[in-house]
Amino acid sequence: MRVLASAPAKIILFGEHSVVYGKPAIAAAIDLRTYVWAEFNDRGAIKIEAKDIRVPGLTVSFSEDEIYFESDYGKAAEVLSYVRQAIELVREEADANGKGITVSITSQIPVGAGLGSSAAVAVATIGAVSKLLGLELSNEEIGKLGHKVELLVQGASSGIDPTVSAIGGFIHYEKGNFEHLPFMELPIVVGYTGSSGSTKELVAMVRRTYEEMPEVIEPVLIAMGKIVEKAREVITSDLDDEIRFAQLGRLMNINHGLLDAIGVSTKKLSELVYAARVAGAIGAKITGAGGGGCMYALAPENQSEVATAITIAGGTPMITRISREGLRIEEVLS
Ligand SMILES: Nc1ncnc2c1ncn2[C@@H]1O[C@H](COP(=O)(O)OP(=O)(O)O)[C@@H](O)[C@H]1O
Ligand SMILES: C[C@@](O)(CCOP(=O)(O)O)CC(=O)O
Ligand SMILES: [Mg+2]
Repeated sequence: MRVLASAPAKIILFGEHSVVYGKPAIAAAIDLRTYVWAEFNDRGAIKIEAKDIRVPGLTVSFSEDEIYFESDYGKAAEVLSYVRQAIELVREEADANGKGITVSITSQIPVGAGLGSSAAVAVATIGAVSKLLGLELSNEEIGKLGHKVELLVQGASSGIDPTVSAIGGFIHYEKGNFEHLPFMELPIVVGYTGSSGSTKELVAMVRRTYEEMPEVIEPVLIAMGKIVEKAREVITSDLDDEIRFAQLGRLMNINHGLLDAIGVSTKKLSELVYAARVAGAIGAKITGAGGGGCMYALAPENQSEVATAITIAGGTPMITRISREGLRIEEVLS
């Protein structure tokens, strides 16, 4: 038996980082996906084929007619730890410890770019392996297991990414609980800096600053939570789109300033944010953990001008759509 599952990337519209401290956040699944095939092997081992992940620490030596590869096994194993933990967790859940499972991954999601590649790979792996082992899990339950995987690998995780990747759509999330917001097409442009940031390291960096000066950082996190509540009010209001977008844009700009204040922006991210605003975006901010990765801009009237401005500033624009669907079982072959 072989099973193919897929799970989407996401953008966090408001509230990254503060969501780790129990504040609310708003996120949407987007139409980039990670695909995972799962099947049994008879070696009793976990085998992972990750086709589009770069392994750090690879050395290649060329001599007359031979090529030698050496890799840093520790780092390679670490890079694959979301997938490994996902498989181990499902095997345990299904009472199938020691069962040989091979997974093969292909992904459309840039890694370490703030678009939730870690959650998508964990959720798609849990989806494929649980189906293979005959476990009946709802997408919501799979989101919760995905949260466990992120906690095990990163040490800290709010759970918003695996939740939205598993259930899809547009959500408001707070302390493990989510609520779907009314579906709306968002006229946004995502701008990718081309560099990556590690969520584990960025979350730990914010934690260190918080512990050093809680009296300074706590009010910033509270303000981020207030931005989310205001944004939810605006999104669910019956104001005209023009007023709604203008208010959301202002809230995005404030949220970006606060993310910059806690140290998760980079020169390149802020350059893309300002380039988008100068080109007419009504709001622009980092999305995800930062430290590289992506920003997004709200541009109801001039998406293509904003995309061009992002390119001129050295970024890669992506025009994405919200994905209503979360985790999907694509194929089951006997
Ligand atoms: N296609 C993939 N195959 C295997 N592991 C992946 C894949 N995509 C992402 N990952 C894992 O997720 C990590 C990146 O997660 P993270 O730092 O949270 O950034 P983000 O979730 O924003 O992309 C990678 O270092 C790797 O461990
Ligand atoms: C920074 C954070 O709020 C979002 C991280 O998202 P990503 O891994 O950068 O896609 C962490 C979390 O919510 O667990
Ligand atoms: Mg992640």
